[in-house]
Amino acid sequence: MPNQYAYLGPAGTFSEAALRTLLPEAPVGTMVPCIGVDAVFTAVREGRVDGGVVPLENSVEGGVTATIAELINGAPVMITAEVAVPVEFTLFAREGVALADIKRVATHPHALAQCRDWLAANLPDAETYSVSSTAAAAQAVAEPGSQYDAAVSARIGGERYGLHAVAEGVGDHSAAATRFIYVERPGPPPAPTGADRTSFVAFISDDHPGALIELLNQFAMRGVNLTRLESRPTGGGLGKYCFCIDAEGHVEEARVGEALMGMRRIGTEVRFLGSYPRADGDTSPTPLRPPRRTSNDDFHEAERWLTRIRSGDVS
Ligand SMILES: O=C(O)C(=O)Cc1ccccc1
Repeated sequence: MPNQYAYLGPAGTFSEAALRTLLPEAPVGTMVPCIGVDAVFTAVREGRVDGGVVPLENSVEGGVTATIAELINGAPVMITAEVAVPVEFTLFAREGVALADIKRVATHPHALAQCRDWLAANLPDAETYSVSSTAAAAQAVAEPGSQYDAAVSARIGGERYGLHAVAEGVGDHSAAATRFIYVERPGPPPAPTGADRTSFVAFISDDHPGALIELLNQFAMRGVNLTRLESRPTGGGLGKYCFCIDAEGHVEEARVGEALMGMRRIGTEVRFLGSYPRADGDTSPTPLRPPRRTSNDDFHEAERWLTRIRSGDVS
């Protein structure tokens, strides 16, 4: 059987577009729509697919709660790829329905958050409804006797379900982009490319003043730049938070590996989520101020020096 890839469906979502960008050569019939982020994770964990694509964060709305909850609390998976997709929203309705007729609009919560101003200005009396994806909204609008008058979705979503575009470009932020991740069952991470990202969740078990600074310092002192830091409740009670962190670099790199070890040594519990190529492919080093000796070569040189003095070579 050819490889199978899950995505947040039904057909016509931004997640499908992300999967097609990641795997442009995937044969027809290998992409499996799953209704709900949780269903994508379940398909991956149960081995029904090789991997799956889900949205992780948006440049306007931030983290996608359902995805983050799975990464924190669900059975372990690993991120092996990412892709950033520009998102453009269209308002779709059944043929013959005009803007003035629209009273009930369905879409994904992240789409709603990014079209709020447009909807308030153009459909001030319409009620909005959150559904599992933008394409699920389009599909529901297309059903005879639908409870919704319109859907905010991707162009491919509305067209797929035979709807007509009432208004295009209904997003409030023209440069909005969403970052999607490809998750697989745990295994060795893809080889370093020189432009990678490492994701993990940190749980501070011994809470004390400065605990988060100590954690962050493991990265700062080794010159590792962080690209995302999000605190999320662990589910273990009020005030119990964990930290979802993305860092530049690969676990195979000395400075990233040492920062992860450093966290462990200070008593932070770490759920490693993977090292994978960065979608932007940016290899330019993050400027360090003040300049520090934190390149990978510097780490290896220091390691060789330690080995030498341990062996008595102090020449
Ligand atoms: O619902 C979709 O199409 C998705 O893939 C999730 C989503 C929703 C809004 C913006 C980006 C991704």
